[in-house]
Amino acid sequence: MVTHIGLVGLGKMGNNMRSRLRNGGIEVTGFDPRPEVSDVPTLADLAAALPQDKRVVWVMVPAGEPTRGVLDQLADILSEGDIVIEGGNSHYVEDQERAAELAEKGIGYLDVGVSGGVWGLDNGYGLMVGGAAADVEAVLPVFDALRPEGPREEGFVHAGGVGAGHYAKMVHNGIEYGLMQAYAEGYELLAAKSDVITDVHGTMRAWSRGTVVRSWLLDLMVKALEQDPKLALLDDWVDDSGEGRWTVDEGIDMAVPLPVISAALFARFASRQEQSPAMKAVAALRQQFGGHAVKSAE
Ligand SMILES: O=C(O)[C@H](O)[C@@H](O)[C@H](O)[C@H](O)COP(=O)(O)O
Repeated sequence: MVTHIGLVGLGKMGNNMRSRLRNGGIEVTGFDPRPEVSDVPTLADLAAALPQDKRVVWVMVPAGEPTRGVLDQLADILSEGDIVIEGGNSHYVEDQERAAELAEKGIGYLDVGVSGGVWGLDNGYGLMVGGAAADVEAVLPVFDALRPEGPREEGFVHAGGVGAGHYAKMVHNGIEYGLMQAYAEGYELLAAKSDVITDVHGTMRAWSRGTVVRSWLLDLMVKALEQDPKLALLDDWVDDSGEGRWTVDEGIDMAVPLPVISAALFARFASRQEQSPAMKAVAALRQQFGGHAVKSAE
């Protein structure tokens, strides 16, 4: 059983994970390019510091190029019997390709969807794992230290072979988009009906217990309204980091209808437009065919 791992990437997520792992009795050697947070100066030093019979390295760097770069280096440094854990939000197909490459050298690969954000340090992280059963088994103490307290199956799943962890996380994030959008639309309608609803924050807070729509995301919505009751301090611009797009892509690929998740994704795109060319076109067409009134650009 593995009780000492390497952790690459000590940013917002990795740093907190290192603390939670240590609090849970797992020895962690962390590496980050920023010397002030790193335990060792290089990735090679990290590999040298681990128990040599089975080196396990958890990668927690941003998805895409940064992750690819670290995995390239680990492919050179690690050897047969070692295990790489990809804990970022990678695309599941990349996991499958990478695992096949590493398998040629006898290096195991687990892809892990990690949910919980900055709250994970205290609450534990929801974990969705893909990979070979023997590799998952070997790393169980590490997963147990990271996941929330309580029954393992309520905060952890070995969802399938390589790719399953990040596929599960992708769908989880698609759901996240849809749920957030639903709370947000409900909030807007409550706030718009100010002649009837005089306490928007209180209304949403009252949904926190007992109601059908109570949830952690609702609790966070209530918290945000507590801090800024009219959300006046925020711009209406919402970013996305790819998981929603991948979920919609999968829906198209599999012919699975995802109307809510797609709408939530497109709402984010709309949030970034100062002016909507499409809505200008609709206004122009109404004017063309019906002589309907339009507003001039300012
Ligand atoms: O489960 C989680 O902890 C979150 O989903 C986490 O993974 C991250 O905050 C999202 O990736 C943000 O995704 P977007 O930038 O696409 O909204």
